[in-house]
Amino acid sequence: MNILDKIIADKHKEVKLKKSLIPVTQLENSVLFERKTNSLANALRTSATGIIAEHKRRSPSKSVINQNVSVQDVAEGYETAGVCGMSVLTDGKYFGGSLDDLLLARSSVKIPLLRKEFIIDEYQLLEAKAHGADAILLIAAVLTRDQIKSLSEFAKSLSLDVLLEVHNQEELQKSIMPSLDMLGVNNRNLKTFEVSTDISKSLSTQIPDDFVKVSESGISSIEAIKDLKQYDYKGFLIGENFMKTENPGASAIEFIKQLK
Ligand SMILES: O=P(O)(O)OC[C@@H](O)[C@@H](O)c1c[nH]c2ccccc12
Repeated sequence: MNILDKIIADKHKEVKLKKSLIPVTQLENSVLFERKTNSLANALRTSATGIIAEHKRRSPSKSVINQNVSVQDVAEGYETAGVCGMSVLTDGKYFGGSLDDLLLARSSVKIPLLRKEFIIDEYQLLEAKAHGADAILLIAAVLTRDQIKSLSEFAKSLSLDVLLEVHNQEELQKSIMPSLDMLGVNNRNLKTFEVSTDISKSLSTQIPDDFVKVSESGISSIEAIKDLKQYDYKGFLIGENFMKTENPGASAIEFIKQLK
């Protein structure tokens, strides 16, 4: 079994357990459920930088990245840097994140927040909304076309933007539908962890113009972004490059200064 299959098998168990402990009505009655969301896709369309900066403590490919910073400080630093949005990993077992991280980020900043999670069930979209997310991620590699359709339509009914992540042509082809806002190309193969921005470049022409194009993972230089902009990418999801430093917010400030 590859790592992605393992993560998804665990996620099914986790969601089942959470559903039995926290009823949907509790999520729907939370204060944040009524909050007006802030579109990440719109922010990217008009942004000069397009940076989506991520909070990530650890990952299956790198183990520990940074366990010493607070999510509030990171969020505030990213916002000060002028990022377009922030991605918050909420998976606990493999990435050391939590829904509390999302809540704490929400309490600290106004910028659009993406819940970075392995979504397999509508329940997780209600959780995302109840913890202050503006956008959610769907991963084509682990979902059928029907699942992508029903989950994305449900997200839209909650006013959440949808970022659909693909890694190859087949995943892209099966996924294109009007209920998606952004199409993300993950430069990292989630099954083998190999990283190359060439994947973003080769898939770019096959993404219809009505979707905001996002290049994800393995981005660590200004040159890489300038290069990807030639391929019509408007969003750049960056995690490790900021998180591996002592002060991720300060690193983002420095990076964006150079980009402008
Ligand atoms: O840390 P990086 O290489 O800059 O990558 C960030 C982000 O793209 C990556 O964390 C990611 C992309 N898709 C995911 C799906 C699940 C978990 C994590 C991810």
